[in-house]
Amino acid sequence: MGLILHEIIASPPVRAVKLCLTELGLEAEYKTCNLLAREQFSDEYLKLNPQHTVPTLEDGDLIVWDSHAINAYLVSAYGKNDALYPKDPKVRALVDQRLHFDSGVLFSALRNIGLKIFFKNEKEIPEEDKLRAREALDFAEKFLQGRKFITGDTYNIADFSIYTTASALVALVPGLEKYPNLAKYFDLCKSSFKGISHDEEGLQAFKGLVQQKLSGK
Ligand SMILES: N[C@@H](CCC(=O)N[C@@H](CS)C(=O)NCC(=O)O)C(=O)O
Repeated sequence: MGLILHEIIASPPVRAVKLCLTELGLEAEYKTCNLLAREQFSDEYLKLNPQHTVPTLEDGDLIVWDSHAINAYLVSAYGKNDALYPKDPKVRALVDQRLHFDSGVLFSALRNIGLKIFFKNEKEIPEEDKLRAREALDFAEKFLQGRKFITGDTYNIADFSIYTTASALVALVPGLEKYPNLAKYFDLCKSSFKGISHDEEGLQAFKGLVQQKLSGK
């Protein structure tokens, strides 16, 4: 039985998992869970993932959600080597720190705004939410100082998470100041990731939704 990914194209964590799947040369069956139609609250989906989030991965009898956990699993189970999730404890410590930073700080800032715009139909982003987004991006900007990718000279699953979240956050929050390290990083990710063309479709879909929601159309 093959991999099944429950997803919606515009979701940054879904994009992170798809980048990883492509990098590993893995195929998956994609099942769309339309969040705007609240399909994540269907009995069927809640049985699979009571936390009602996408992405959720099924691999035989394993059901796992959270993009960071999914990507760590995919590399451990299917990677030909550990490049995308290094086993060396000191290198992994840095990758894990960045993954937790994405979960707890960067994506958290994005989700906080996303919930208001996409599900509560708010048209303005509160100043305090913008400040939280700026603080999170400031941290990412600092992590990139003197580094090509988020932990060093090569990319790994932490880059799939940080790139997808940060690119969405910058698209969501208007009027952010320029982040020179992040701008260079975005270009480098775009020219490095194997799955970037599909990823770009996801980012454009996200941008389209943001425009639609903020303009009230
Ligand atoms: N930490 C989770 C976050 C997943 C998440 O919040 N996904 C959003 C879409 S981007 C979602 O499913 N929202 C629907 C909901 O929470 O009901 C991950 O990395 O997978």
